[in-house]
Amino acid sequence: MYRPVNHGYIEVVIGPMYSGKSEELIRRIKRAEIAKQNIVVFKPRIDDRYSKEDVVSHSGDSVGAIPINKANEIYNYIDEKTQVVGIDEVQFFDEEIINIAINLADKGIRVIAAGLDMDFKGEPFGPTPKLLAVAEFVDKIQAICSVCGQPATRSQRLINGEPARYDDPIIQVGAVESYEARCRKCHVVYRDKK
Ligand SMILES: Nc1ncnc2c1ncn2[C@@H]1O[C@H](COP(=O)(O)OP(=O)(O)OP(=O)(O)O)[C@@H](O)[C@H]1O
Ligand SMILES: Cc1cn([C@H]2C[C@H](O)[C@@H](CO)O2)c(=O)[nH]c1=O
Ligand SMILES: [Zn+2]
Repeated sequence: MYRPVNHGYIEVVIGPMYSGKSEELIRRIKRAEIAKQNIVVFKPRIDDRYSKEDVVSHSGDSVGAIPINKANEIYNYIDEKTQVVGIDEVQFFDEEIINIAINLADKGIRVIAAGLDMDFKGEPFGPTPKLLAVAEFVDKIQAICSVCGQPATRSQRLINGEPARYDDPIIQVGAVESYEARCRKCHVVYRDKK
């Protein structure tokens, strides 16, 4: 992939749960470490599934990360030496994350964001869609459908083993106990009233 040198830009990695977004973010950060770049990685404090202070993939890889509550806190950790900013679980941040990513890229920083493009209903999730629009590079990756084995583009929320309902809250932190990767055909959301 073409990457301009010494210019800021935004890279986004999207896909459903288990598609390898955190693995890909970690891979890019580790390569930037090899290149002796000055790096800071952030994650929303809400996501403490595996660790409070690291980005951890479902397969166990990790890199150190700063947990923050609001997108604006990113500025507290950036200085003129910062070259690479990683952001995991970007869907959980407020809309301000879009302006911040633009601003950092304008300053010459490489911004790498990873997150869910769709929520459990298959609808665009938080700030991710707008971030895609302003990014230079977008990688949409797939998981494996847990029902049929085809490439999975969606995250299936299960409540006591049953598909979640359309009016469920959008934010519910979890992993294998409550989410599966599924393809369009196998993804189910109950839309009828309770
Ligand atoms: N259904 C699945 N399809 C593909 N990989 C899976 C699946 N279930 C578990 N995995 C494991 O998950 C790893 C990817 O985990 P990773 O944490 O990078 O995903 P992610 O897209 O960041 O997920 P999340 O959105 O939940 O943070 C794979 O390498 C594989 O070991
Ligand atoms: C699909 C989906 C995931 N999540 C959470 C589960 C995980 O903690 C995180 C994805 O890695 O997002 C939601 O909060 N809502 C959703 O609709
Ligand atoms: Zn399927």
